[in-house]
Amino acid sequence: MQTYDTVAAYRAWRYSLPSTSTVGVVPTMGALHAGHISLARAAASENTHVVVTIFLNPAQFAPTEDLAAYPKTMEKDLAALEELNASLPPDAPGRVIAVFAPTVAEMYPLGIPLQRCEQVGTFVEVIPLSAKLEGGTRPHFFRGVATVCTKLFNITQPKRVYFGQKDVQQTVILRRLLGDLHFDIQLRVIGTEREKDGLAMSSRNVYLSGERRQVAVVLSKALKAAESLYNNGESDAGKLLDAARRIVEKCGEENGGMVKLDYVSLNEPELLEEVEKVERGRGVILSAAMWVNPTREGEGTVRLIDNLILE
Ligand SMILES: Nc1ncnc2c1ncn2[C@@H]1O[C@H](COP(=O)(O)OP(=O)(O)OP(=O)(O)O)[C@@H](O)[C@H]1O
Ligand SMILES: CC(C)(CO)[C@@H](O)C(=O)[O-]
Ligand code: BAL
Repeated sequence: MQTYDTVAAYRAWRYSLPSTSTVGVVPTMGALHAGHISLARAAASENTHVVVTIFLNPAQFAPTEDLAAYPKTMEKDLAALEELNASLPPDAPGRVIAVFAPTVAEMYPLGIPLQRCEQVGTFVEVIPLSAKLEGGTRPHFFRGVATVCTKLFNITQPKRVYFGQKDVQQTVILRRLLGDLHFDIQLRVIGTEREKDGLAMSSRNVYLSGERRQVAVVLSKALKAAESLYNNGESDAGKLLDAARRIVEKCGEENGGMVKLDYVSLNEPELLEEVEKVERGRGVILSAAMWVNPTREGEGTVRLIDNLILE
């Protein structure tokens, strides 16, 4: 497994591959966990070469967000990918052969100030999807994601790219981007890996310990409760959302405001229009975001997201 930190070095390798090669790319921001590894495993099952990108992308962070604190664990990340390779069956079509981990200067030659009004250069925006749900609270976010993914796709030249359902809006936006910009790339969405109690794995979970880690599970519990109402015949969106909302609110009241719901929403999967009634057989996204507030000095607010598909 070779690590490349410049576009030129990566390209020299990429263009040396036989034309029959298929490259599967797994974009990440590092601090790898079992969710990321499941994406790389899926990529190894259907490509001759798997490339993992590790790049903490400043453009998707607002100045008030946690860019500086975001966990950086490069050595452990590389070891986890080597461990994955060692665990793959001998007849697996591919394995992780390259890691592309560029510097910020390499990806943004003109620099990338976090204040959007100071940014200079080329940016990619998928409207109006990028303003919905996560985009309501993080207006800068999907412009940063769409821009960096366009750069990464262009550099890495994949046949297939792998993203997690945990960030479901990201997958909807990137599907649109690939189609609209005529990228000849297939998008694969891989199911959410969870901790034993149901909490969706996320690099940001390392910020949570003790009571905060215990209450964080309420987000997945609330979604599960709405899902089970739906499975028992309820299809009115208002009632399903109320059920989920009440569970998080009650948890907040019982724990001194430790958790606060941002949104819970039911949306169709193409344009993310809100639905009033869940039509069976269509597939509707039930998604939510919640803040876990600090309980002592030195802790920051942690924002968690999760979703389920109501089939
Ligand atoms: N629990 C998970 N299961 C499967 N895929 C996941 C999971 N968590 C993240 N991913 C996917 O891994 C890719 C890289 O995500 P990223 O590096 O931002 O990690 P993350 O855990 O989502 O971090 P963050 O805490 O910043 O949200 C994305 O496609 C994301 O959807
Ligand atoms: C796709 C991504 C790697 C772009 O920085 C990031 O948004 C993520 O990890 O989900
Ligand atoms: N996986 C989401 C990356 C972010 O929250 O910035």
